[in-house]
Amino acid sequence: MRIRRLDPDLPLPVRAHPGDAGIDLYAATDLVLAPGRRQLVGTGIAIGLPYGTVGLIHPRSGLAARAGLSIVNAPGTIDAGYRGEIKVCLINLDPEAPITITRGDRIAQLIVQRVELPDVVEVDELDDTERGAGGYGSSGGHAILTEG
Ligand SMILES: O=c1ccn([C@H]2C[C@H](O)[C@@H](COP(=O)(O)OP(=O)(O)OP(=O)(O)O)O2)c(=O)[nH]1
Ligand SMILES: [Mg+2]
Repeated sequence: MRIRRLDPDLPLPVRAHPGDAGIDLYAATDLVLAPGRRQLVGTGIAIGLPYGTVGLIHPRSGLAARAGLSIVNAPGTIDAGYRGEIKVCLINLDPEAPITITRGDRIAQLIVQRVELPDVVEVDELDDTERGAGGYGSSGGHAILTEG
């Protein structure tokens, strides 16, 4: 996978350990996210993914658990043909505390996966299956909602 640094003063994103699925991405700017607020943040990189793969931008679990930092459209989709800067739509899900992000912080992770690219073919009927049209909890086993 090819990576171009649009912001050469940031380190090259790498896997923290060999075998890690995610490549950590850096914030290119400082920002403060008030509770419930979101902001698009640059990562200072552009990538060239192989055709037949997709880049997925996932939150980092440590920041999620410690601060409530997440990504609005998690996982973000990076199309193989996209050559612009990868940006991350961060959101502060903590109800009370602001989150301060400093340029150079690792804010998200990029995971590259193979993806099927089937042609879209319109049909009048679909084949029968055991599930049929049952969904949205039709198989049971879901939690019971309680008031308050
Ligand atoms: O978290 C993300 C998600 C997307 N992108 C870039 C790469 C992706 O290839 C492009 C388009 O993303 P998507 O298809 O999810 O957005 P859209 O709203 O459908 O835009 P478009 O009309 O450009 O496809 O935006 C990012 O940089 N970060
Ligand atoms: Mg799109």
